[in-house]
Amino acid sequence: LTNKGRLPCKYKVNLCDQLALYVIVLGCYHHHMFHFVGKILCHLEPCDAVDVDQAVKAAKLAFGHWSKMSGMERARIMIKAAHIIESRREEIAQMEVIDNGKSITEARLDVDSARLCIEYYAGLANTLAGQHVQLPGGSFAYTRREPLGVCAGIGAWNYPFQIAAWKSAPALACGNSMVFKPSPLTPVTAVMLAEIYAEAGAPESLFSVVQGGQETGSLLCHHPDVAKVSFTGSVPTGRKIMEMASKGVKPVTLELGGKSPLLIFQDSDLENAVRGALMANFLSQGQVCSNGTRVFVHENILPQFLEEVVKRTQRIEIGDPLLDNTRMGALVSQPHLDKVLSFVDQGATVLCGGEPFVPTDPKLRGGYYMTPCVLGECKDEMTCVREEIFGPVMSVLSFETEEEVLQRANDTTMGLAAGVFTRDVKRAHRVVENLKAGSCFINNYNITPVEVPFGGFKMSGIGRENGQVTIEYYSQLKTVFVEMGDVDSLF
Ligand SMILES: NC(=O)C1=CN([C@@H]2O[C@H](COP(=O)(O)OP(=O)(O)OC[C@H]3O[C@@H](n4cnc5c(N)ncnc54)[C@H](O)[C@@H]3O)[C@@H](O)[C@H]2O)C=CC1
Repeated sequence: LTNKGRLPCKYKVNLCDQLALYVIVLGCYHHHMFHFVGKILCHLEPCDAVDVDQAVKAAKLAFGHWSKMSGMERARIMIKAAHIIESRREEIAQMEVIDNGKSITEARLDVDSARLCIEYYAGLANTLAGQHVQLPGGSFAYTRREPLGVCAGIGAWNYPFQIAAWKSAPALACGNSMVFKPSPLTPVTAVMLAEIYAEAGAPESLFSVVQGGQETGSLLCHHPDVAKVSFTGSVPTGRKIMEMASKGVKPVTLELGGKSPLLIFQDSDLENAVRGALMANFLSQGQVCSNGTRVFVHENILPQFLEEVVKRTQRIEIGDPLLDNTRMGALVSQPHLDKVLSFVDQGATVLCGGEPFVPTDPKLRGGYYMTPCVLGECKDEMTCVREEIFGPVMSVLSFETEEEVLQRANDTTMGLAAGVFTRDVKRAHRVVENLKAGSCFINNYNITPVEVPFGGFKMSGIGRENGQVTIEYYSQLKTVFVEMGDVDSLF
């Protein structure tokens, strides 16, 4: 704790030591060595101005070495990091469960996504190239794709390890270094990622972690040596990040919230539509930015859909997130659980769930559990339909026509994701063309392969993560003019 998790290569601890040292809020579970849950176990000291400055300076030094290495050399280290993640998969996943409260099954998939992202960008690291342009008289110009410098990453608590990887992988592939600040609610696994990069042979402090909340985050955004800020979190904080970055005219990537629509047409394969709706709402206890929480179902299939969705929602196994058969763990904190529960009784019909859940296992009783909820007879103007709940609460609305549902689906200030279920291929493409959202799914929902860009329209964000295009958000273009003749001076 004394080094505040800032220089992760300086210490080595085993899993149990880490549990003792770093876990702050156990929303979900206690390991055999603890006897309470939902209890603050220890506090991490937030990094202050001196610490942040030191971290940025160290990252600047690392940038000097890293940016001069060839893409091939960078790729080799990143691939090594991916291998280490693979070999420590279970350990990282368990730590993520303890840190965040999500089920171990999901945590394993998050670790896989992090690894795949690092592998993917390792593959792109040596493809960065420019253009050669011929000019009159044998002169020419060329472009170079160069890194930005020290990038700041600021993460949310819902996918702590995965967010740290999704931000660092493209940043490092382009030759940048990164100082990352995880959410103070989930401070642990980003530190493990820093250890892993160091172990893989990255220059010291190429990826380092500063701990703390908004003060530390704002110190990072304002630091003159930070070239770019990549943020995942809520819209109000995203707006502040952009404001702070604007002082230094720094580019930002913002992955913000959503209130995404899922459209289920009469001709859908109902079984898949139901599965899609569950995937759109209940991953990570519903704490997912891209969740399709406004489920519009054609009126003719509404009764069958509701019957099936409610039945399966009631069957979701809630409880000890470290057990393989658990599908829903604990929410991230008591205030967040209270906030989510407050959305339940706001006029819609509660078809199932929406109540605090007390596991039978006495050692889990202090955790922040709730039963997943389906709300029926929702209306467009209801609070549960308008605001991001960020919990396991699905709002179901009925519709009649394609035109009507499109208009209603787009009637939001957000535009992160959207989905459509239909067997009609023309309708599917026509509908996605008209949906105002950055990530659209046809006949599926909430899959995030790292090969494709992910990000939002409207107030859901700026820039993209994943996919080839993200290289552009972590690099800049330099144009070089080369004169082969004499200077044609006007003076
Ligand atoms: N769409 C998404 O992916 C997410 C949405 N949320 C939503 O946001 C709500 C609040 O959750 P929070 O974790 O408090 O989200 P937040 O957006 O306030 O925090 C996200 C990150 O930004 C940092 N931060 C906060 N204020 C900052 C500032 N002024 N300058 C620099 N960094 C700052 C936080 O420490 C954290 O690391 C949730 O209840 C949920 O509705 C939260 C997490 C992710």
